[in-house]
Amino acid sequence: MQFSKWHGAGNDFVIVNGFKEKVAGLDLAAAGRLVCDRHFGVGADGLVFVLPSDSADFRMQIINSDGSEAEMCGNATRCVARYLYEQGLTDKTKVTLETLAGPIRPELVFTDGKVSGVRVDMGKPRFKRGEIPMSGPAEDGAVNVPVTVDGRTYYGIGVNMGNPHFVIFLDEDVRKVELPVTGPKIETDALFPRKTNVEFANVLSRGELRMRVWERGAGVTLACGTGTCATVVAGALSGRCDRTAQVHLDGGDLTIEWAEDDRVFMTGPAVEVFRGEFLLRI
Ligand SMILES: N[C@H](CCC[C@H](N)C(=O)O)C(=O)O
Repeated sequence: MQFSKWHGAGNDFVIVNGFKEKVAGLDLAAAGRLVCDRHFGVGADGLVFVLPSDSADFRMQIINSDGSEAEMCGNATRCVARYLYEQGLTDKTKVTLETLAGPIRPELVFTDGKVSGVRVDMGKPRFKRGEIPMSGPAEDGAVNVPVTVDGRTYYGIGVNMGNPHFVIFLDEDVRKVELPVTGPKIETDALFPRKTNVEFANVLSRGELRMRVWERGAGVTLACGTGTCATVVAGALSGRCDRTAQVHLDGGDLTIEWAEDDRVFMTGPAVEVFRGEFLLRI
């Protein structure tokens, strides 16, 4: 199976051209686990298929490294937009991608005639427990919800950006949070019927945050696009930061704008690292 290896701020993906490779009938969960394994496979946070679509320019299917399928992935969206253009699958610099979270619209950003990044219309955030989803009354919001892990209670804000997020703002430096210990316990807490991505954030100023993430189905990643959007939205919602902010992640920076029409825009890098052929035996 031919593939191309990309990353968006260090969140890395194996991208497969579903127009060329035989995807139908493939055990996607098994393929995701094998291809994403950093010893027995290529190594990645996710396996992403680009496929035909009846409702959009292309369909983007995202398989986490644990084999689960995600509704949406922000960093992969930027990589797919650039991949499509540079592989000649489209001559459009702005495309619509069909995802399980609905249509997503990335647009290439050019500087001096070269692609310098990608800006994505990530759609509107959802705050009701029934939409995140979180347990409790479906119409209720989820702000300052307590979750206790190993005797310590964290207070988080639930936000859906196509996928579920639980954003926890801390005063202490989030680089000290033991993500592999705390992350999975919150990810799988009974509060979250479809589990959740977990973000720990510091507010450095009204326009600058730091965030680290434990991703649902992928573990610690160096960046999470939807999680970064959720973090700025949660920060603005709770009065901690402005609606436009730069976010420092372990793998790089993303810029988020929660526009007045409620749509969230994310701008950041997309980098192709290598191409190869995977001998898929499943
Ligand atoms: N693991 C996530 C999907 C990938 C999200 C992240 N990589 C992004 O850039 O948005 C989930 O299961 O919701």
